[in-house]
Amino acid sequence: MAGLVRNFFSLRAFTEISRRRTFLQVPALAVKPASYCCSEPKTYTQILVEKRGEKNNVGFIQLNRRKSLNALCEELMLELSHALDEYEKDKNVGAIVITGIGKAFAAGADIKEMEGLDFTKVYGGDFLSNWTHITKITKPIIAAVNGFALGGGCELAMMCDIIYAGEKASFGQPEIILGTIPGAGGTQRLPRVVGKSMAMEMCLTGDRVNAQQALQAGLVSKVLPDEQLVDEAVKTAEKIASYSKVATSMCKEAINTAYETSSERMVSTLKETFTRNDRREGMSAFVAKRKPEFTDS
Ligand SMILES: CCCCCCC/C=C/C(=O)SCCNC(=O)CCNC(=O)[C@H](O)C(C)(C)COP(=O)(O)OP(=O)(O)OC[C@H]1O[C@@H](n2cnc3c(N)ncnc32)[C@H](O)[C@@H]1OP(=O)(O)O
Repeated sequence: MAGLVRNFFSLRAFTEISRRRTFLQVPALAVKPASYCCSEPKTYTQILVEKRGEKNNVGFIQLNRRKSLNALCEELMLELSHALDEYEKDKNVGAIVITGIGKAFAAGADIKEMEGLDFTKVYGGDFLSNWTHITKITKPIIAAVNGFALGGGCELAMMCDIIYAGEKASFGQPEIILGTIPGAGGTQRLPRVVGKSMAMEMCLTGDRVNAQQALQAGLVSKVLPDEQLVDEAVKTAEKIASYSKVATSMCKEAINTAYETSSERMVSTLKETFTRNDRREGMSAFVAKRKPEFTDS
């Protein structure tokens, strides 16, 4: 019986991985048909990309918008999706590391880009359509969180498979301060990892937790001295890359199957916040560097 269950599970996992591979081979459907095709060579302006490790088998991506603390603008997310697809296709790459430049991993979705949006634009259009692309990647991904991982930045880290934190890292879901809510896993992945009370506290207060607190809560698996963070992440990625890629993908898939559920409802709730005055006020106040005056509307 145990064997039967195992075989059924392996078949299911294999079928799912094959399905995903097929999906990724059709890039025009995968993300944004109009502006993105992963088979086209691309010059990146928002990220730095190079292969690392003794055998060049680690795909390395550094978010590279230093001045805006690697705020996740649409172009950056598009480039990230493209680079991930390139590594997914690269037969030599067995694992991927994502980190940020400067003092942030990513300070969240780009508030300046979102400020002028309204409900019609976020509901009907392809608002944030690239955000979950990372979850379609079958190769293991390590987030090396070097500084602020806030809002969408924290969610991006949680979409990776392993999180290492530098000593200066901090994690938070400050969307509530902007009059909106976490929309890419902060209300799902976060409570699953850190438990309801801590997730509620982080999401309802917008307060940040430091690297040690994140370690204690199980959000990250290691805290490393800042200068060793990336090298250690690459070393772990090299180890993973030395194993069977089919096995590591299946292992990732198996854990994620137990871990994930649909995020559709949560995304639509996030979009609903764009019908509200307080979402606009929160974002405008941030851009204008003033305190928001919420009207509960
Ligand atoms: C289908 C999936 C749906 C996905 C939905 C995803 C929804 C995600 C929503 C979000 O992520 S909302 C954003 C959440 N993040 C924040 O609210 C953090 C905002 N930033 C800060 O609070 C502070 O910048 C800081 C991180 C605490 C650092 O403070 P510090 O004083 O050290 O630096 P600053 O002078 O504030 O920032 C420097 C520079 O960077 C700009 N910036 C920072 N964060 C963002 C951002 N998220 N978006 C755009 N720009 C950002 C900041 O404005 C400064 O630039 P200048 O104004 O000086 O040009």
